[in-house]
Amino acid sequence: MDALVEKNRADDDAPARSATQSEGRAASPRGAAPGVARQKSRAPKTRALKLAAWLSTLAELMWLPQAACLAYGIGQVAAGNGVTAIWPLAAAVLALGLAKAVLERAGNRMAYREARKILSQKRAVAVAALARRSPLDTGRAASGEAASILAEQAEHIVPYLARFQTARFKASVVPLAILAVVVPYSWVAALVLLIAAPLIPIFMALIGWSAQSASEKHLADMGTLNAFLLDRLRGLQTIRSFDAVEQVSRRLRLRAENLRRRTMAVLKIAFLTSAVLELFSALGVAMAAAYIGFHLLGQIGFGAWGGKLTLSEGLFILLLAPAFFDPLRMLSSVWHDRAAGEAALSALDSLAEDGLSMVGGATADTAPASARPASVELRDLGFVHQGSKDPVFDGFDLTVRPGEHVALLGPSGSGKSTLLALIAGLAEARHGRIVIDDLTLADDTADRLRQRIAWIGQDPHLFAGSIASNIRLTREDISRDEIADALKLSALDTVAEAHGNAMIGENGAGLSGGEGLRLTLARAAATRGAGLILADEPTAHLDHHTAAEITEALLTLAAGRTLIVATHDPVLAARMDRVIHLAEDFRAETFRENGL
Ligand SMILES: Nc1ncnc2c1ncn2[C@@H]1O[C@H](COP(=O)(O)OP(=O)(O)OP(=O)(O)O)[C@@H](O)[C@H]1O
Repeated sequence: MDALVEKNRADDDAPARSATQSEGRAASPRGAAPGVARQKSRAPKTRALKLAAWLSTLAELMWLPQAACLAYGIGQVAAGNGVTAIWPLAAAVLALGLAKAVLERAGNRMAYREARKILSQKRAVAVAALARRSPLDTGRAASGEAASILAEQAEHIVPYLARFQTARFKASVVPLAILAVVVPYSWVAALVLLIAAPLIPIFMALIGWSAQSASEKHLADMGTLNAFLLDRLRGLQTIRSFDAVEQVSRRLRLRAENLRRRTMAVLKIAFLTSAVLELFSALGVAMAAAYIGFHLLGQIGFGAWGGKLTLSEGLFILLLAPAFFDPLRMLSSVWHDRAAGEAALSALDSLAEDGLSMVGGATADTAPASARPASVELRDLGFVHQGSKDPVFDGFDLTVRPGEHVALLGPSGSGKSTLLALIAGLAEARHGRIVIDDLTLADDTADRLRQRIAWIGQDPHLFAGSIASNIRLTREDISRDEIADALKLSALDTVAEAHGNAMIGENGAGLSGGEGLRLTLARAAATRGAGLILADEPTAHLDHHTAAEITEALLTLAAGRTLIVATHDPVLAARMDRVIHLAEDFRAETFRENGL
């Protein structure tokens, strides 16, 4: 298929949509504004991520023997054993430090690589799902929102998987290991740590709930602001011409202010979490230090299983106390990663959900298509738009012979564009069959059949770039000669020559409306093997002279090919072999065929 239509969709209900998303409700297919409904997603737990968490935890546990060596060494020095006695201990501390660094680095590398791999896979799935979504699907995410989720928000998944998951694992292993080491020396010191520790997860859980919802609201707002901005930038001309710049700026300011408030709310929670954690861990360490100090001074005699701690033992416990809280503090510092990561995962997974799908679209079938004219047969076709009760077609039949040129005429809303979209497989018919060249349109044939189709949409998108790149549309196999032929056929060669290598702007800025249309004709002309041309109102909004030129170019392009054109233009319709009138109530019974 040559090019697909991308219609700008109004985003006026975006604030409502944002609220809906934040509350986790699905946007209804019609009536409600489209958008990404975020549902809770589970973090993937792969073997590599688990191994990475183990490596980082082992690195953290290296502190235990390091602390033992340090405490014992200081005990030796205090006992007057001289510096020579501590050399082996210093070497052990150094070696353990090196092992710790190596393990930490290996764990981090593995975790980040795996997290990026998972992110890439999830992105690929979401992009593939987006590509499968029908252009008729009103529930599709707005372009700006989808771009924001895919490019920006999705990045939050990496720190969530790489840092948060590892930190959580460390926090569940390291404090227990330290506790197990401290208990045999002093049950009081262990008890102090044990009492201080649960306060941290309790407060974190309390804060975490609000962090999660604040983060989801923040990401949802970011997405809708992007969607709003992109939509309004595309429609800047219209906004200017209706003198609505001030109103739109006001709404933009309002949304930006909302986003600022949400960002501040997330930051407030992040700072609050850190402050609470620092407070409790400082209290825990201070209590353990006070006990050890008074115990060594002989002021507190109990707590060491009936004995008395030596200086080395006391120091060992003192060195371990901050390490007991360290994993919990680390967990708190990445706590907001969890909220942002889970929200991003949900958004990405929601983007990957199926909506109204195109037929096929999963494979890139590159088998060369033959250029002979295609036959089209529609049997008992039925279609109802998403969210609508009235069928657009019900029991619709049509046969188009190879090489025949057919016009679809009918009042606005009678289903002309829908019929073309169904033939192109851009949406799946509810019932009936579409047969092109004796091949029934289905998931496994659609991609092959679309190579036989050239699409000239009602609102074709022209990309910023050269005229040639707009014709080529990344189809690198199209040669320069073929582009030159396509330009000639669509009578765009002199314009292209005048432009040289100059770029055309977004949405065809720099070209007139008629030239833009000719460019889309050239795209179709460059589509090798297109035996069927589907054109949706190619002469709409053009003056008589340009419309006549486009009609001629279309007829030249369609020579030796089958053409189905939806139009309100009686002049264009009169040039076709046959005119099909689609009646107002869309039913097959009222459908008439008029031979001209
Ligand atoms: N994506 C969509 N989702 C829901 N309903 C839709 C969608 N697109 C079109 N419709 C509805 O389906 C009916 C047929 O629309 P369609 O665009 O096919 O008509 P048309 O004959 O091409 O109109 P026009 O001549 O104005 O282009 C209309 O009632 C329209 O409101």
